[in-house]
Amino acid sequence: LFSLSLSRTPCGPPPHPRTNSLRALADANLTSAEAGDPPGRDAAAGRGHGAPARLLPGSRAGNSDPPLEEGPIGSLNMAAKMGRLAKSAGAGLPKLWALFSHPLYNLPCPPLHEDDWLLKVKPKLYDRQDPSLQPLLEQLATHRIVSAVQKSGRTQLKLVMSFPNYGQALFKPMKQGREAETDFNLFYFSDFERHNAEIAAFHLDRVLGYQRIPPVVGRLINVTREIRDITTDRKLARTFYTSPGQGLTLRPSLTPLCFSLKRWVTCVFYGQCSYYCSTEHSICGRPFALEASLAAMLPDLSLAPRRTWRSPWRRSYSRSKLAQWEKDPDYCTKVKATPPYDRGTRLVDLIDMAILDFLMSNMDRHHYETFERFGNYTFLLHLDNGRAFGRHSRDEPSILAPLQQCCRIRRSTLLHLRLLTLPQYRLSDVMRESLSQDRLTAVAPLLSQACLAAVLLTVRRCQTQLLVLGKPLVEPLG
Ligand SMILES: Nc1ncnc2c1ncn2[C@@H]1O[C@H](COP(=O)(O)OP(=O)(O)OP(=O)(O)O)[C@@H](O)[C@H]1O
Ligand SMILES: [Mn+2]
Repeated sequence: LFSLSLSRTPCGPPPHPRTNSLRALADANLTSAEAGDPPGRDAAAGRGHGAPARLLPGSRAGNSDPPLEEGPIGSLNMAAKMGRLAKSAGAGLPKLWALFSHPLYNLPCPPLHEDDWLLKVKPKLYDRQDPSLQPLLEQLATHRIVSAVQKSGRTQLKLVMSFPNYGQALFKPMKQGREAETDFNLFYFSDFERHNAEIAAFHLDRVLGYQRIPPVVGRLINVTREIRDITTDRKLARTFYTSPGQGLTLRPSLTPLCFSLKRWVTCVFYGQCSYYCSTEHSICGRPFALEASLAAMLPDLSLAPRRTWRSPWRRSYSRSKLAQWEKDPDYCTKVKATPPYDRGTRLVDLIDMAILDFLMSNMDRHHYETFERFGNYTFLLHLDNGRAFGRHSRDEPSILAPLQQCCRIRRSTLLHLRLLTLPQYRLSDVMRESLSQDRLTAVAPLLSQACLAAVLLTVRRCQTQLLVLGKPLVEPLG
């Protein structure tokens, strides 16, 4: 999906539609999973920037899938539809729209010459103003799923879902109620992942002006029809079973998902992976509908190889040992002297990521990835945000360790953060508006203002510290 969008400047004018793979995707004649759904949502972020406010007609043709079940989830869907209708009539999202229209979010870039293409620095995965972004999100949420197979590796169950136009998405299922807060005594790597965290992280990353998380949408999946009946993955197929009906085999936090289903046949599955794929971690329809996050797939590794980097501020993942950064107050000096952190923007990129993680309480950022072809002067991909947004009643200041220890921040990030504390662009309001664009609108984790204030407080402390030392705090604008 991103192969072409990757190779062009993030701040230049959108290329001609013919050269744009996202637009090509939107133009494809596809089938929709939900008939009668109103045409596309309001492209709040894109309105006035040339993005279409509704889906191209071709993407709505046909309806081969039965509608999803009625009931609480059905009404949730309906509420989401009504919300979208209201927005397409011009209402809603005033703060998000104001934020994305602000000059700080629309900084001009120096013109690129033809021969600069290979040498330029890539600061973002996608362009927020790309007119194809909204149709892409719409299609991730509605395209007919023609295949669902497991994505092997790592600890959590993930499926790769394919669409009729060969587009693909990475599926992560709902595993616990959205309101469930991670137990403070739970070790951070035993935390369960959350589908809503994947969705909200995409929105937060965009609100911060980073655009380094692949687009993610929420979607109700019919576990039987859209996974079990179509999968060609025999290992996955073997893990489906019918629940006794009361979720007796499930963890207590999952029980509500199945609890009201005494008279229904419930289809559950647990897949195969290294840690969380067993009957104790079953995933369960309600009775067939399952909430999930669908992330746009990055180009295949054979086309766009990526490099995985261990974060210098990675947690120890041991119950008894502290990580080096927790013991050494001068840790950043060492990191700053170590390639690739010793030049370019890599360190401030990492600090950008720490700020994102702090705001969403993500302690699980052990690695990050980059696209190999862009070398060391490129953006960091913020993949795997499933353990974010698990705690809303307490902040975790240690996530900001890179900012605290290095006292550096990218100028544009600082300016964006300042903007997001003003009442007219308040982060929590903007996030609420942004999330309201998603079909699973009830996905609305509250980001407290206190959380953002803590970031600015750290920045201010650094400022004082550095004034004493006579050093500049911020990196050049970028
Ligand atoms: N949108 C995407 N497109 C393509 N590949 C992706 C995408 N998101 C993640 N991946 C790849 O899939 C792999 C697994 O994803 P992810 O890290 O989310 O899984 P996980 O099981 O939660 O991992 P962990 O066990 O580390 O928590 C990652 O290494 C990443 O390279
Ligand atoms: Mn993970």
